[in-house]
Amino acid sequence: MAEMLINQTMSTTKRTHFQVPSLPAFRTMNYRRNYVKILNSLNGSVQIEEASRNLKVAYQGAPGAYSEFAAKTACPESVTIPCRAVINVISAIETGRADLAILAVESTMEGTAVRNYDLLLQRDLCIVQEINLFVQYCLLAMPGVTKSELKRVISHPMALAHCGRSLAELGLDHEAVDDTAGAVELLLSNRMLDTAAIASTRAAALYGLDVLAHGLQDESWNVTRFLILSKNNPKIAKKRKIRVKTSMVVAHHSGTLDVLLKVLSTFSSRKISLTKLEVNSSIDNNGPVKVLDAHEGGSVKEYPSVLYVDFEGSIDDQKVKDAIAELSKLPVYVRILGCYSADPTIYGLQ
Ligand SMILES: O=C(O)C(=O)Cc1ccccc1
Repeated sequence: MAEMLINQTMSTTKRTHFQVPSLPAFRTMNYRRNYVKILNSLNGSVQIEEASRNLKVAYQGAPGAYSEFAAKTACPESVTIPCRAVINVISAIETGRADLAILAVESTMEGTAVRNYDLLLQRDLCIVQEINLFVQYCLLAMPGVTKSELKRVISHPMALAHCGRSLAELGLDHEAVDDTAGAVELLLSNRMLDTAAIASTRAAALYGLDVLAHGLQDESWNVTRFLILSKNNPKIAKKRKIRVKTSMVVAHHSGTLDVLLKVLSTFSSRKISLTKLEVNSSIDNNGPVKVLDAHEGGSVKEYPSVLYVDFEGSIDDQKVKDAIAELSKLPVYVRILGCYSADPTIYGLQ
């Protein structure tokens, strides 16, 4: 039933023209189902799209969540499986209830979602694709409710963080719940007339709520990066000219600055472009960072500091192999998290 509703909403949601401010790469807007391609680019997601028929993709949230939209965008023919918490998303894939899982790992406004990223380090999963979603938030309320009747707002913590200024201006208290669509469900099931939810227009249409305000995010440019994860490592289709990206973690016990400099010099000397380089240390984390060592029977080891490193290129490229070999000479543990098709398109949804 939920699936039917989603499909209905996907085909009936009003198409929206985005005003994308001062984007040099901005070209045209192409409609594809109910989403808008904001940046025209190589279609790197073609691999999973073609193979996605009947694949089950687990996501965190209720139907109508942004993660579900990201999953449907990357794998249009897939069946999406709602999960309450991120840990349930991971176990869905580990137990075989789902073929793939999708996680939000960073946003332009908040940076890396460290808890989700760290979960990825602790499990034997690999990244098979990334997808970027342009996220706009709306204020949703029960039909007929006006702004002046509202006392508080509920939503996913990331959505609340992205709308902090707008919420302060509205003078509303806020409370975090599991996900944006879950917030909408909560309003509806408890007939909450003094509470609004921050969610998408798609969630409003799906649950029949009123949209009281659009574009609630504090910055107009708000893109969330999602990763699609699999238990197995599917081979990258070599015959296609797709943009390939690799993610890895460099875990170590030695000086972070030395390792950071070594990573920079190893990649820059081979002209490999880094797309992410970030330190996560026990100081930020309130404890050591746990990393699964896939080589040694899957034991989880603790490190005072790790580097998240993403770069353009495949692990099959000779210069990438050389770079990894050079890094591996250091007293560090290097784990490849995935080598995947990187779709540079930014998909949009209000
Ligand atoms: O709560 C949701 O709808 C999610 O999918 C998580 C999320 C929240 C805010 C931006 C992107 C993803």
